Amino acid sequence: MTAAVSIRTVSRLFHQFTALNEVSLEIAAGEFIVLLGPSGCGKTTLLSILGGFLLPSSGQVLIADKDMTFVPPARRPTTTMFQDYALFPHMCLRDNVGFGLRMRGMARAERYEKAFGFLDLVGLKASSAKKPHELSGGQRQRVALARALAVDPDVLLLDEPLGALDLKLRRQMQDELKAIQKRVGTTFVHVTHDQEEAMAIADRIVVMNAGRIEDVGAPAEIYMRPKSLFSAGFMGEVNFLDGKAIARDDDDVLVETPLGRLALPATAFTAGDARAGQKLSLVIRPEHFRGPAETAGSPGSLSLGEARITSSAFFGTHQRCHVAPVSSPSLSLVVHMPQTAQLADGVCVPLAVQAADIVALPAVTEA
Ligand SMILES: Nc1ncnc2c1ncn2[C@@H]1O[C@H](COP(=O)(O)OP(=O)(O)OP(=O)(O)O)[C@@H](O)[C@H]1O
Repeated sequence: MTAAVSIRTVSRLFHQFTALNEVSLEIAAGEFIVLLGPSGCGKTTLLSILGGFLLPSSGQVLIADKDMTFVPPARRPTTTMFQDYALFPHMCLRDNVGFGLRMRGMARAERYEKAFGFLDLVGLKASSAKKPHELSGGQRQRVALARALAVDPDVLLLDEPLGALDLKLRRQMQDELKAIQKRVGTTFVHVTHDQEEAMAIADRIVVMNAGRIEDVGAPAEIYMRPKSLFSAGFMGEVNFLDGKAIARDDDDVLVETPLGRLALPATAFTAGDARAGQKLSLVIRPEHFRGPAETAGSPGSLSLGEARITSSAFFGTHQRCHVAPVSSPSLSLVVHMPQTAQLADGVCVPLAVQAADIVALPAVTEA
C-alpha cells in the first residue's frame, strides 16, 4: 500500500529548544489520523511541517511518494483547516466554498456545481445563498470543511478545528467529521489535546509528548495495550502498580508486586520482553478489577487479596471507589465496582484482575 504521508526522522528546533525530536510516521491513504498530546508537545509544529508552513531542521516529508520537504504550501497536495476558519464575511456560502476553485481558474458553472456538491455533503446546500454571519458556529465550521475539501486535497490537515465549539456541539461535529471523512476518503491528519475526541474519530491515534511520538495505534489498542507509561496515563484513568520481574518460563513472567506474585503472559509486555530483575510498572484500568461475584475461580484471574474501601461515588454505570489493599495499606487504587455491590466505606472486598488485562511496562527509572 502506498503511504499517503511518510514522515522520516523529522526534527525541529527553535533556537536551542527541540520542539520535534526525530519523529517518524507512515500514514496510509484514506486514514483518519489524530495527533494527540498535551499542550506544547509539538502537534502543531508537526502539522505545520506537513502543510509546508514550517521547515524541519532535519528529516524528510514525502506525500504520495514525492519529496515535499522544501515545497511551499501552495504547491503541496494538502489543505490546512485552522481553528479560526476565517470564512469571507461578504461572500455567500457557495462563493466561500468555490473560492479555491476560482483561484485555480475553474469556470463558473463547474465551480458552482462543485460548491453545491460539497455544501450538500455537509448538509448546507439549502443555505448556499446565506452569508457566514447568518450561520451557527457548527454550521460555519461545516462550511469551512466543505471549502477545504472542494479543492480536492490528498491530505487535509486540521488544527483543533472543533476547539471553539461548546462541548455538545463538539461531540456532534466529531461524529459528522468522521462520517464525512469516510464518505470522501481523503486522508485526514487532525490535531487535538482532547482524548475523547481522539477516541471518537481516529482510525489511529498518535500520542505525542515532549516532541516525540510515544505510541501509535487504533483507539482500543492505545487504551488497552499502551506501549508507554505516558500513553497509558494520558488515555483515561489508570492505576500503576510497581513490580519486578523475578523469573520466567516458556509461557509466563513471574512478577513480584506489593500485592503478591503475579504470573503475566508475554502479551502483557507491550514495550518488549522483560528480563529477570527488571523494574516494571503494571498498568491496570479501574474497570479491569473484578469484584467479589466475578472472581471466584474464573480462568486467568489473579487474586490481589482483599482491599478496604476508603471512599466511593456513584457514576451511573458503576461506582468509582478508592481502595487500600489490606496487604499494602499505603497504596491507593481506583476501582470501578458494579452499582449493586454493598460498598460502604470501611468494607473489605476481594480484588482480582484478569492476567490478560494487565500491561507491564519498564518502570521510569529503566526507560
Ligand atoms: N515559533 C516558535 N518559536 C519558539 N518556540 C516555538 C515556536 N513554535 C512553537 N514553539 C515551541 O515548541 C513547542 C511545541 O509547540 P506546538 O505549538 O507544536 O505545541 P502543541 O502540541 O501544538 O501545543 P498546543 O496544544 O498548546 O497548541 C512549544 O514548547 C512551543 O512553545
